[in-house]
Amino acid sequence: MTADASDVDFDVVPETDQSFENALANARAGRRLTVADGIELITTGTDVDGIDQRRKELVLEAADRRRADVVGDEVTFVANVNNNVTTACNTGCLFCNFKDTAHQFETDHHEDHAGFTKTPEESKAVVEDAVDRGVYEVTSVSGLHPAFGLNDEHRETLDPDDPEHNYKPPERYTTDPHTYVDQIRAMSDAGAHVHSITPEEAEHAQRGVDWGYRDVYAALADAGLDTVPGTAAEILVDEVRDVICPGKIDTAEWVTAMEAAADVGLPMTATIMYGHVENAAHRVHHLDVVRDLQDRTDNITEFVPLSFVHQQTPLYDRGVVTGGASDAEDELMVAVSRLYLDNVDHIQSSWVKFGNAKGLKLLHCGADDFMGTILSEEITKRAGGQHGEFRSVADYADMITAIGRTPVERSTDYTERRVLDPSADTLGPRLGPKADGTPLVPERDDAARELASADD
Ligand SMILES: C[S@@+](CC[C@H](N)C(=O)[O-])C[C@H]1O[C@@H](n2cnc3c(N)ncnc32)[C@H](O)[C@@H]1O
Ligand SMILES: Nc1c(NC[C@H](O)[C@H](O)[C@H](O)CO)[nH]c(=O)[nH]c1=O
Ligand SMILES: N[C@@H](Cc1ccc(O)cc1)C(=O)O
Ligand code: SF4
Repeated sequence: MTADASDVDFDVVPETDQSFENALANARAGRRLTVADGIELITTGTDVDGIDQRRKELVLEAADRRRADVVGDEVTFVANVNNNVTTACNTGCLFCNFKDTAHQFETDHHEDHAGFTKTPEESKAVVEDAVDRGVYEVTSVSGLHPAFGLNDEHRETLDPDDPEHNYKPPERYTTDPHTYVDQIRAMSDAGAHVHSITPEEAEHAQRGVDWGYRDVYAALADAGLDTVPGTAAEILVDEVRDVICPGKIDTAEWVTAMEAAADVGLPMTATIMYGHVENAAHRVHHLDVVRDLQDRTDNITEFVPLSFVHQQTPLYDRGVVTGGASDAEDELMVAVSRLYLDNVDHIQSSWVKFGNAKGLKLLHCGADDFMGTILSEEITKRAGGQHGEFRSVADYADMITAIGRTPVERSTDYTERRVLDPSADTLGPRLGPKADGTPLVPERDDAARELASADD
């Protein structure tokens, strides 16, 4: 939410010739929605000021029905671990408090800082430990460390004296992150499915050379990359990117990188990060870019609405925004994602962004996936998020059965699924290479079970 709407003067505005009633009729009938339909639904009508409660319920109901028609009653989650390699980043996105400016990581910088860089060996150890506990996947997203390159050849090619390349040799840093290929291989060798390399990271992995995204993703797939997180999407309308992330690739480049990942055969997710300076029309234009990309690739497994966490971000500190999305906006974002994206099967409710209560509510607004166990979290926490860093399989079983749905552990690409038996004595993951149903974090899971049975 902006401090003052007139602060940011956008060309794209939520005005349409469509009526709310016609848009709702199109949604209910399963007709492909237009941008105007989407704007009418997400605003609960451009003819009313603010959100109309009665109309909102009608949109949520239509989305919940669509969810039931497309995927039924199952609610999925993945047993995964987050392993972010480095927080060093000079891109300067104004919504992000994950990054630390890279000069702080240099050997001649002597003041303390809260950031970190892991070597491939350290990444491997984190993932090995998680795989031993039963995890299936590692999600790895990182700052654009200046010493990163795709591989050794890339690092040798990059010119440290050309400021355009944002490259400094590894000797300049206390810890060498090595290359993207080294990091991916290390995590893959640890036995996990590797979900990594956002379009922005792929751009960093080919800066200063003309290898193209296809070659970058092919080389990374060879090193063990399995699927691609479609983050760095933020809002896929350039006039918004110019305000919140002027250092990032533009919309067309993001789409090009995703198409290349699809070409190489890597399944991918897509995201939106909303609730800052953008308006409702931008959100729908973003959905339109994603639907169009999916028409061409058919490779997007899930769509993840990420609500902006504002508390400790430059956008909030500088008074550009006064807060994030309201509950009603979150509900409508999820519902209209379900209705608009008629070619994407799964919509995620992200507990790290919404918490348990709202996260569960969103499973009645069109969402059918409840994210993953993640075990650790830095991006949302550093921005001021307060919903923790871990959910156990027992937590999932309890929460999902409490709302009358069926808990299902899934693989990252949704091809493998296992329905949970919530009454089992112990509840742990079963899809990972070393998963045998033992709880992920024994003490915590046992405590959760005891609490649950005390309620019986
Ligand atoms: C922190 S970046 C890491 C990967 C890489 N540097 C990139 O930008 O693609 C991953 C994603 O986290 C999300 N993110 C960062 N800060 C956030 C915040 N304050 N609230 C919600 N999501 C945020 C953004 O969508 C961003 O694309
Ligand atoms: N794997 C998912 C995550 N992981 C956490 C992220 O890596 C990150 O810390 C945060 O979400 C940044 O915005 N988060 C999700 O919301 N959904 C996932 O599937
Ligand atoms: N798992 C989702 C969500 C995600 C969100 C934010 C991240 O930083 C990473 C991942 C994806 O693959 O895109
Ligand atoms: S969102 Fe990614 S690219 Fe932007 S500052 Fe944060 S870590 Fe860097």
